[in-house]
Amino acid sequence: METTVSGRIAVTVEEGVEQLLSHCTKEIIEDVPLMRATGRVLARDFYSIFPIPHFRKAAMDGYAVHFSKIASATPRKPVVLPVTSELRAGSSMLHEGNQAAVRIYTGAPVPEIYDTVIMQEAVLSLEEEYPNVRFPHPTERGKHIAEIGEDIREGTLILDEGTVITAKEVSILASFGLHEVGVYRKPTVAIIPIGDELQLPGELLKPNHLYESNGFMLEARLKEIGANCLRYDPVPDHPFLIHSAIQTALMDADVILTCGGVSVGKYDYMLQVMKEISNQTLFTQVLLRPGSPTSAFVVNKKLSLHLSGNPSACFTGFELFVKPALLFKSGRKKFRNEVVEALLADDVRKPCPYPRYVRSFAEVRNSTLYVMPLTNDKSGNIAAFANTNALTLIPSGGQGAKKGDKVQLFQI
Ligand SMILES: Nc1nc2c(c(=O)[nH]1)N[C@H]1C(S)=C(S)[C@@H](COP(=O)(O)OP(=O)(O)OC[C@H]3O[C@@H](n4cnc5c(N)ncnc54)[C@H](O)[C@@H]3O)O[C@H]1N2
Ligand code: MOO
Repeated sequence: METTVSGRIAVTVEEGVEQLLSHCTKEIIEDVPLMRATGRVLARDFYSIFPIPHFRKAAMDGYAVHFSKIASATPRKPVVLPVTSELRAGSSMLHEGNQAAVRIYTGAPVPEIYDTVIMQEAVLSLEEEYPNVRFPHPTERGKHIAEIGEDIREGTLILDEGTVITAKEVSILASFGLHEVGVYRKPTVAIIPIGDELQLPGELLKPNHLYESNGFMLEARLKEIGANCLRYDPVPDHPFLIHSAIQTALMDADVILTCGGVSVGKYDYMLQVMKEISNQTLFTQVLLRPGSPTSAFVVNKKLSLHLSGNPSACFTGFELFVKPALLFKSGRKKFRNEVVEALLADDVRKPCPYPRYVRSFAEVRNSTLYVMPLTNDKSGNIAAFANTNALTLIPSGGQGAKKGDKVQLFQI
């Protein structure tokens, strides 16, 4: 961390992320119905409360036998057994012990006296020979029976706390008959766009104004990562109005997120206001492009994060700082951006004294990950968003980067 000539407190991306994480607390736990838990984060380790399957189960439609009874079977000398009763899924168990074989269907309970299920395709069961069935192959002892606990033993750790619940996890939880599950509460984030020039959709654009887009982008991204969002109408560049919007948001939200008005211009009031409101300044500049004015404060134990107004800087600031902090707060065990290596598919000619994250398109070709830096990637431009699926890190200094260089990226 260093203080720049402008009096701003500068950090690297890594330092900034660690600072935010160290000021984040996980949300409280709430119980929700299983079908409302999709996308939520499991708040407790889940141990199996009984074995699965919890009874011996047929895995095929066929015949349950004791292997010793058919071990000698050959196609020339099949074993013939009478079959007079059947077991189907959900059946109550037969009285055990007296029948050599029983007709059985997938999912049915298998009585203890049988150790093997022969698929119906492997026998000859002719109407005229009823109730006799011919077994021409011995097959294998134990075949086609799912034993108790074969899938999951009782008391096994199946799902870790911090796992995001998707259809796969729902399958496991539902199999244990759970109708409610403990998840972390979703954090609520207030989004406050700042700027005299910003207008809402549906409004007639005044001269030299533009439609507010960052707030909508941030709201969409918050929904994608599983946070609640309170998006405010744009607040004009006026310290009193900004102050009052943040005070209101602090009553309603767990995290404050603003965009715009955070740079060094005369009408950029964010830092001035936050110095009045906050208890602690974390950083007010990041050694990074785009998004160098990204700033963070703590107010009454809540994080207040301030992103640049330029759309690309706003997006990059969200991905690098806000997302990991919110994922951590939401209880997720995987909260950091997962960096992978790729080959640069074109030159990036722009030299930069700071690490630069460029919007880019990554794809696998011939088993190798390539990443194409998108052209026209100025911080204020939006066209590149149409094709972006990754942010690629171009290291600081030098002449940018060359086609074929190994670079790091994370997917978005
Ligand atoms: N003399 C200097 N000027 C600037 C510097 C600097 O170091 N010295 N930094 C530049 C950099 S880098 C950035 S990034 C911007 C950031 O400025 P702000 O974060 O204060 O953002 P604004 O000035 O309010 O807006 C920038 C740009 O983005 C448009 N904008 C703002 N909010 C929205 C929104 N919600 N939706 C769509 N577009 C938005 C705004 O109209 C501006 O065009 O400062 C540089 N200046
Ligand atoms: O840091 Mo600014 O974000 O270049 O656009």
